[in-house]
Amino acid sequence: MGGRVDAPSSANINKDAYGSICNGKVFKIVFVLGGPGSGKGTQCANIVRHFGFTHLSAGDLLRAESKSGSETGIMIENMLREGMIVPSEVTVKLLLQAMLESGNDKILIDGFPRNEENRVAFENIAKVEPEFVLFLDCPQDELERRLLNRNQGRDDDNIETIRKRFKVFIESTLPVIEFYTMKGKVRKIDASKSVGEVFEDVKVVFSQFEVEEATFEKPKMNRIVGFELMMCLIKRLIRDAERKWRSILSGMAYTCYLLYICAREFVEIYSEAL
Ligand SMILES: Nc1ncnc2c1ncn2[C@@H]1O[C@H](COP(=O)(O)OP(=O)(O)O)[C@@H](O)[C@H]1O
Ligand SMILES: O=c1ccn([C@@H]2O[C@H](COP(=O)(O)OP(=O)(O)O)[C@@H](O)[C@H]2O)c(=O)[nH]1
Repeated sequence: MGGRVDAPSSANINKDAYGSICNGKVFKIVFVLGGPGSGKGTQCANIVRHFGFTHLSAGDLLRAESKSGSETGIMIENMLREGMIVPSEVTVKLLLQAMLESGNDKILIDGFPRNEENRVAFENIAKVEPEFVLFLDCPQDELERRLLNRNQGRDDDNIETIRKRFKVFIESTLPVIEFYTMKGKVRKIDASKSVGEVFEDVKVVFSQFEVEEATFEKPKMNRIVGFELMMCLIKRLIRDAERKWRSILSGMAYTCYLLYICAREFVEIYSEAL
C-alpha cells in the first residue's frame, strides 16, 4: 500500500479516470510544501514508513516523464533546467494517474501545488481538498547548503538554478501556503533541525493517522520477517557452536592420544634402560 510510486508510462490519461476520482474513491491527501531542499522527500519517506501513505513527488514524476523522449518530455526537461513551473495540465495528469495506480487512499503529494494555477487546476479536476498542508520551513542559506551537497546528479542542483528556484518558491509557492493558512490548513514545522528532530514534529502533525498505523500491515510483516531472521540466526549459532565443540573435543582427544604415545614410549625407553 505505502511506498513511492514510479511515474506512469505516459502523461496521457483517460478523461473517465478523472470521473472515478471525483465520484468514486475518497482520497486523504496531504500536500507537502517547502523551499527546495527543505527535506520534503526525506520526511515523506519517513511518513510512508510510519503512517502507510503513498508518496507522490511531483518533481520525480516530471523528471521521469522528461525522459520519455516525447515533445512534452523535452518541454519538461527544459523547464526543470530553468527551475520553472511546468504547466498544471501536465503535472495534474501525472499526479492523478499515479494516485489511481497507487491502490492507496492516503496520498502524500510532495512539491505540489507550486502556484495558484496548480492549486486551482487540481481542485477543479480531482475535486479533493487536502486534509492539511505540511509546510517545512527552513532559512535559505541552509537550503542552499543542502542542495549543493545533495549529489543526486540533478541538472537543477547548481547555484544558478537553485537561486531561480528560491525566487519561484517565494513568488509563486508562498501565496499557495498563505491561501491554505487562511483556511486553517497549514501545519508549519521548523525544518532547519536534524532529520530526526524534524520527524518528531512531523509525527505530532500526523498523529490523527496513528490509529491506522497500528493496523498497517507492514510492521506486522516486519515482525514476522524479523522473527524468521532471528530463528535462522539462532540455528546458525547452534550449528557453529556444535562445530566448535566438535573441534575442541577432537582436539582434546588428539592431545590425550599424543600424551598416551609419549607415555608409552617413555615407559618402553625407561624399561629398556633398566
Ligand atoms: N533536516 C535535515 N538536515 C540536514 N540535511 C537534510 C535534512 N533533511 C534533508 N536533508 C538533506 O538535504 C538534501 C535535500 O533534501 P530533500 O529531502 O531531497 O529535499 P526536497 O525534497 O525538499 O528538495 C538531501 O541531501 C537530504 O539528505
Ligand atoms: O508541481 C511541480 C513540481 C515540480 N516542478 C518542477 O520540478 C523542479 C524540481 O522540483 P522538486 O520538488 O523535485 O525539487 P525541489 O525544487 O523541491 O528540491 C522544480 O524546480 C520545477 O521546475 C514543477 O514544475 N511542478
